[in-house]
Amino acid sequence: MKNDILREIYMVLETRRDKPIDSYTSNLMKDDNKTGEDKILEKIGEEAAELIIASKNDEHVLEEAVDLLFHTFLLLVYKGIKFDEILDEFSKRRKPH
Ligand SMILES: N=c1c2ncn([C@@H]3O[C@H](COP(=O)(O)OP(=O)(O)OP(=O)(O)O)[C@@H](O)[C@H]3O)c2ncn1[C@@H]1O[C@H](COP(=O)(O)O)[C@@H](O)[C@H]1O
Repeated sequence: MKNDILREIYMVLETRRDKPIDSYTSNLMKDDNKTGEDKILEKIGEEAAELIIASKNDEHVLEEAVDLLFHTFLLLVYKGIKFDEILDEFSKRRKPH
């Protein structure tokens, strides 16, 4: 199902964390000369800036927003937060009008 893609990607990222391979996300999460956290946070800053520019230019907004969401997911995976915790947090905030 299309709406399972986020859970699927999240599970892939958890595997990249727990069984690292030579890939973009494993390498980003790896603590080497910088902690994985710092490397991910740098990317989140970069992607946030790219989204701001994209929005002001009215181009590539979707792509840059997904880059930011993706790297935010990567931070949550690095921190050990489970996908269902994200869904539960959004559910808590639902205010049916
Ligand atoms: N959804 C994504 C995804 N979105 C963006 N990215 C990467 O995030 C980076 C985005 O940063 P930028 O846009 O800044 O592009 P850049 O290549 O860093 O270049 P610069 O702009 O920094 O110069 C790129 O390298 C993209 O490849 C992603 N990398 C991986 N995924 C998913 O995560 C899975 C695991 O990825 P790997 O561990 O790399 O196999 C993949 O199968 C995908 O499903």
